[in-house]
Amino acid sequence: MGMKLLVLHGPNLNLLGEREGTSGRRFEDLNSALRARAASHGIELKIVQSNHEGLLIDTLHAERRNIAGVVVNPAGLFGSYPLRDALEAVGVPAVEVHLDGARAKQSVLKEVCAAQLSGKGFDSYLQALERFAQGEFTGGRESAKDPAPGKQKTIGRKAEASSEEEEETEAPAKTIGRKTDALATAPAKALARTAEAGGGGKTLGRKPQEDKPAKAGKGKTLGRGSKETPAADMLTRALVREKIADRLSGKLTSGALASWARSQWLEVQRGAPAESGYRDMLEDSLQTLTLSTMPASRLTDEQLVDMMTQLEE
Ligand SMILES: O=C1C[C@@](O)(C(=O)O)C[C@@H](O)[C@@H]1O
Repeated sequence: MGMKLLVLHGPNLNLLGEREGTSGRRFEDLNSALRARAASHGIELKIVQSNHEGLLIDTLHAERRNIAGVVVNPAGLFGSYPLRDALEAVGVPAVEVHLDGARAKQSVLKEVCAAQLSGKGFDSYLQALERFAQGEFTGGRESAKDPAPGKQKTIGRKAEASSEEEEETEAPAKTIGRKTDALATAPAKALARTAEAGGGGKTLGRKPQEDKPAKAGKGKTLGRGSKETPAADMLTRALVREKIADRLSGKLTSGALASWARSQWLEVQRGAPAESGYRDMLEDSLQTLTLSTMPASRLTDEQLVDMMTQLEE
């Protein structure tokens, strides 16, 4: 199996079909359709339905290291800030889906999701799976749909769409106030950092520190011959700069960059070697890049350039 995705169904979706009358397709039909579509792409699915906000959040926390993405229908929890914050904190690309379009526009989750699909019935979910399968959010496969650098887009958006019309919303491209502190860690990121670090209470803006011992025999090729690369399998500022440059030149999609950053960040958490004295700075920039597919944390080209500059100092 290839990537693993988490499907979260919110409250009352377990009664799908029953509440619509006997003619409606049921919850099990939805899950069967999802499993079939996922299997056709070699995607592994974990499907969880709950009527409890906390359980959905706990599931996200528990699965965050095992999954490449989330498909979430919050249902009546469309106004849940705890769920929104959890999606942001775990830093895994998420797509919000709704069967109908009734509440999609009011959802607070869409700010932290890479896209929102609504009003398409089961197809809202299935199209989310397709887009994950194409690597649009994870960089698993390069996607032609990714916007050119600096051209974040709104696709197929029907501002006047009724609840019955199909609506596909690329999450709005917001520029956030991060221009001068591209490496600063937002509270949600700090939460993610603390959770990942086992609550170690690391602080930001710390002094350069010595690296953890390198793991032998990992067989990973990180360095690419840069003058500043001390060892071939070490995470360096030069390598991160190189990846950002690839993104700016269009060689890498934003999803691919975020996905790369996430995998590197996890490696570093597990003790992979990082350039001496710059581990914290590298962790911060990887976290920022990981979250950069989310609208609320999206980085402009200018912010990416700022980050490259900071990684040079
Ligand atoms: O339970 C649901 C399902 C829903 O999220 C949907 O998928 O269309 C829409 C919500 O308004 C409603 O509460």
